[in-house]
Amino acid sequence: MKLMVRNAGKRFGERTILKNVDLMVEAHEFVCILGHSGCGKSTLLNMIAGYLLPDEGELLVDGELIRGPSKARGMVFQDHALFPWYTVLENISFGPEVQGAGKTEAKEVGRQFLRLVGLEKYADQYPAELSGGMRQRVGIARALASSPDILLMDEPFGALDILTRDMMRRELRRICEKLKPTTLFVTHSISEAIYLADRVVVMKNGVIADEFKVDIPHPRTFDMPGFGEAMQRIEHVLMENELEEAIQ
Ligand SMILES: Nc1ncnc2c1ncn2[C@@H]1O[C@H](COP(=O)(O)OP(=O)(O)OP(=O)(O)O)[C@@H](O)[C@H]1O
Repeated sequence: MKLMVRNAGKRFGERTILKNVDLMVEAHEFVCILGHSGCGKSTLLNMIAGYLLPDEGELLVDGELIRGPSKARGMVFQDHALFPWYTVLENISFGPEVQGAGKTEAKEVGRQFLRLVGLEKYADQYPAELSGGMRQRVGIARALASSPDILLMDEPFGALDILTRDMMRRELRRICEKLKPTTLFVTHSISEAIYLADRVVVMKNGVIADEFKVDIPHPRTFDMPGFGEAMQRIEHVLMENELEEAIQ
């Protein structure tokens, strides 16, 4: 799987939200899209998901134009968007079943991903009976169970308390070491981006301002060599010109 965004632009009415966005994501790569609120991160992710079409340029997966949503691109949202009337296992088995697996096979796939996120004991519970972190783990398992070519995550841990958020980052990395899914992860936390990503793409005002490869070995901790320096470099790009713009 290779994702290519070429010279993509998006407007809402008169407002240009994204311009000249070029981005390539290789198979098994984990890319974080980082930027301040309103810079266009979700708009870009929604175009890759196929929920929005670009006004300029094109988006391709393995050379095929993205024309709409597809099971090949699994999305995990901040509010996890689980079906409240389905059990945890039914939520996870839903994708494989819709894709044509028999009921028993879909349940088996569901159980396998439930084990992966450590929630096998909660198979028959309903989402409302779980904590926020557990619900988000179900959301991740559900997205992975449909075997997407690319996993799209839009601030998936944004609504969690800080301790749960730390735990979920570790959990996600553990899953990534095991399955190596190609992942695009949107965040406005610099440390989260450096903790998770192979590459951090920094967006500002609808354009890609810079990108950084992160070579720190996993499992990462914030005090590892290179972490602080990466924080400073990215912070610098994010803050550059902000002061001037604020004064004008
Ligand atoms: N459907 C829409 N119609 C009109 N304007 C929109 C629409 N969706 C987003 N916008 C505007 O586009 C801009 C970029 O929004 P987007 O959600 O992509 O930003 P973001 O970087 O993901 O922000 P956040 O981190 O706060 O989620 C914002 O100013 C937003 O108000």
